[in-house]
Amino acid sequence: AFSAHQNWGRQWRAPEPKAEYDVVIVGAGGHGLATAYYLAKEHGVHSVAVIEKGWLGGGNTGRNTTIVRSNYLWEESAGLYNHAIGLWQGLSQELNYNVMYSARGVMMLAHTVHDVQVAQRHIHANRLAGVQNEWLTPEQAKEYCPPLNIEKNIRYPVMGAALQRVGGTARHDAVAWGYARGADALGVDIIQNCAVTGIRRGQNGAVEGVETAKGFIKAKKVGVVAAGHTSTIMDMAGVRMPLESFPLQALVSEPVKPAFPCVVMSNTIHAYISQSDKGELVIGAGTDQFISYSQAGGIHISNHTIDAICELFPHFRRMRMLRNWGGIVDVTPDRSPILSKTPVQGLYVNCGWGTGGFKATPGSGHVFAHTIAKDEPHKINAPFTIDRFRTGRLIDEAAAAAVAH
Ligand SMILES: Cc1cc2nc3c(=O)[nH]c(=O)nc-3n(C[C@H](O)[C@H](O)[C@H](O)COP(=O)(O)OP(=O)(O)OC[C@H]3O[C@@H](n4cnc5c(N)ncnc54)[C@H](O)[C@@H]3O)c2cc1C
Ligand SMILES: CSCC(=O)[O-]
Repeated sequence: AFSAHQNWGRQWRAPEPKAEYDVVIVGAGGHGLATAYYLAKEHGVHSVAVIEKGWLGGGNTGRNTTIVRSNYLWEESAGLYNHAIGLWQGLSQELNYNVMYSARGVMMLAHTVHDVQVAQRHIHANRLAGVQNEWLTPEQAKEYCPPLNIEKNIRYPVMGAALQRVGGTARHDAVAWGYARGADALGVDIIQNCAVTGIRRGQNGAVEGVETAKGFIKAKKVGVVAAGHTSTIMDMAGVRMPLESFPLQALVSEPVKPAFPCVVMSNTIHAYISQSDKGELVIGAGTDQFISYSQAGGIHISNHTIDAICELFPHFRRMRMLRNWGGIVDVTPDRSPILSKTPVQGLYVNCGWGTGGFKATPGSGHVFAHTIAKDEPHKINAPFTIDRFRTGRLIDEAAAAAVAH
């Protein structure tokens, strides 16, 4: 079906790889496709190939729960995620493709005194960094999201919430397709069903190109944007990454009429929920607690999350779940991404987005394209180096990840 889609309406070409490109991007997820698009659009680098082992958008980009927000804790994060929010607001026009960005609001619940303190600290920090975020009482939270149960007799009563109104959702497939069509129109070759099997380095140690299922492709610059498989690919170049890969699951219900107005997340009880424009409840959880490259996880995670959803939203108790799946999320020790040059000349890496990189897609691609084109980081991604794990200059966002991982 997908190969038919490749040619239907000629959304993008299906070229065979050339022998050489200026830049090769490994991984046709949202971040890789956005990087290729901005390399061509903003930096005039048109000799670019995006090499994808499966189908474009088939990784975490096509498997996530589509939440977009920027209310992380540190100023470095504010710079990166706010840059993305700015690009989300004009992305459909930029790509001439409806990415269905919906600023419906993202509400993060507090259930304990500790949660209240952390949320309010966040809100004050966000205010200093120019990130929109506000505190709601339980009553104000219910007014914003009427299905929310704020009764005092539940196991984890709602003690308030942090609301980012500019946060919301976007259609994940459309983001991949929009960037793919735009990059293709600018001359980027997107080579699907072609796994990268090696990274070749020359006598001087610099990158020379990539080995693939369709042969060697020469390139002076290689950007690895392979999410959960990044560690295995960087190993091919002899670069050890501070990453662990875990399954992260999501599930959707049968579609119903509009019943849920925003996104609600609870880090404490490991559940979050929104409703897609097709009408399904889109529900997520924390990661499975074992390292794996599997795109599935344990049923206990989904059961635990459904328990939490049923307690917070009692009238969903009779909904039937339709699908449950997983992705492979690449997690760094401080839960912040790595968008960086590497010790290998000509090799760049964009990874470590963990459970929350979809929201950064346009901003990530934009600054990573700059990093590859100029061979130096944009000021926004300059702090997000591999080196920080050696120097200790961490950007610890574990509390802001909003998803237990
Ligand atoms: C269930 C789930 C829910 C999530 N929910 C959210 C959310 O609500 N909000 C949010 O912000 N983030 C969320 N995330 C995280 C988000 O999806 C990711 O951080 C983001 O999509 C990563 O984008 P990417 O382009 O880097 O990775 P991907 O889309 O995974 O792209 C990487 C690509 O590399 C390819 N690849 C791997 N190895 C090779 C190889 N050897 N050769 C060639 N290609 C290769 C893969 O096939 C894949 O297509 C969620 C993730 C999951 C799994
Ligand atoms: C699944 S992660 C969603 C988020 O962190 O906004």
